[in-house]
Amino acid sequence: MYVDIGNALASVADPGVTRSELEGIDDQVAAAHSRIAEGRADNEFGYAALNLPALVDAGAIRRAVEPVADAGTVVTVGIGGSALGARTITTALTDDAGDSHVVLDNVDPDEVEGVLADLSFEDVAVNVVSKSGTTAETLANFLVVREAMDEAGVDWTERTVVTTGQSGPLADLAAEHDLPTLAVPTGVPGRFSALSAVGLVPAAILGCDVEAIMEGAWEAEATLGPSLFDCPGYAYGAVSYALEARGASVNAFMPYAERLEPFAEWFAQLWAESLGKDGGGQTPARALGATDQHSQLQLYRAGRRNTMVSFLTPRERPGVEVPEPDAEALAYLAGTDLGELLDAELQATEASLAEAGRPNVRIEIDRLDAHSLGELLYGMCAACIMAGELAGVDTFTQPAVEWGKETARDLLQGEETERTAAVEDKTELVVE
Ligand SMILES: O=P(O)(O)OC[C@H]1O[C@H](O)[C@H](O)[C@@H](O)[C@@H]1O
Repeated sequence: MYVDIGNALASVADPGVTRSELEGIDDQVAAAHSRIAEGRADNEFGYAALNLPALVDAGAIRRAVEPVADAGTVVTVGIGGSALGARTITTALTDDAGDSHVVLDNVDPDEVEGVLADLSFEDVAVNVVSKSGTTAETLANFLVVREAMDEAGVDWTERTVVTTGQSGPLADLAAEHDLPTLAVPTGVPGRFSALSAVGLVPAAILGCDVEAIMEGAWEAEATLGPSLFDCPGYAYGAVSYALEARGASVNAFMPYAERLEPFAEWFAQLWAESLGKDGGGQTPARALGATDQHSQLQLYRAGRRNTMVSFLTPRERPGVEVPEPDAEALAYLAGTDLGELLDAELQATEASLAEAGRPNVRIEIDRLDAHSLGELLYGMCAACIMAGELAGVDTFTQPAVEWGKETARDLLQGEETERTAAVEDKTELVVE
């Protein structure tokens, strides 16, 4: 993993960070790293996420899913951190993730009905994931999927694996039906748990090299140290913190690889739910290169000076030759390939933002493979924890999401509470 922060310097961008400011921030990074190291040593809640390479036994995950390893399709039933990591990993590492890994992480009846109609349940492994074991969307979807399996005459207990915390309704169900059950690692918030059974089970069932993913995570773990100049993850976290402090309240995350698009969604939860505290935090905007050069780039280059763009790209990518163009006007395409074109577009977009004085950072991985993905996932978790330390926020909780969840439950139960009263008292101004 490589992080180029050159275009975040004040000599290039506004907002930007001067080299002397960066040196000062590096002193803060050293202190934050000590705090992180202490938290890891005590396996403290949240900091334990950076111990996953030592805690996770990839072989044990592979053995646990053996009963359903013959499945051609995995259906993951989860939401938030219990689904985004798994989708990120299989999309990055398998050619047909759209078909072989279906993720039900919403309760849109239209979507769920359509997904279930296309499934042959005898060839499916249902992967139910919930750290708390109580999340309404996940349990509702599981009950719908289980009924569909019953109606298809498939024994759901033969095709279902569960990943959950030590107690709760899902743990009870798994124990009652003796389902293969994997543990959500203690002390690791869902959004930080991709490098555990929470994110690795579908990849293991589909034959991805989960051991290589963890080797990559180990490699990133080895870079953690007292200086941002020696740790790509810390460099990204520290520069993002510094740019936000100078006005970059939006972080447009722009992978230049279709198979990394879900990574931007995973990053959005990690960044928003960890750092959106005490009136601060960057808004993660999901973008995709080269596609969003033809849409959002206008705003990033000529809109408010409130955005940093984070590019993510593999250094190596396959090439698809562009056939000889017919029109003279397209002569520049002669002899090129699509990979070259995509790389050129990234370089041009990066330079376009720099030329307009708009801060941007480039994250690179060697190639889109298991080792690099493990490095990237670990590195970005370290980046987020560093940014949270520097910002002085409680990186690992998410109290602001609870009010809405409880209100939805009150409404469904027909209870009258202060929260449901707030729903009733909505100020309306309907335009038809
Ligand atoms: O894994 P679960 O307990 O089902 O939680 C799933 C998700 O919902 C919660 O509300 C949190 O916002 C997320 O951080 C979490 O990943």
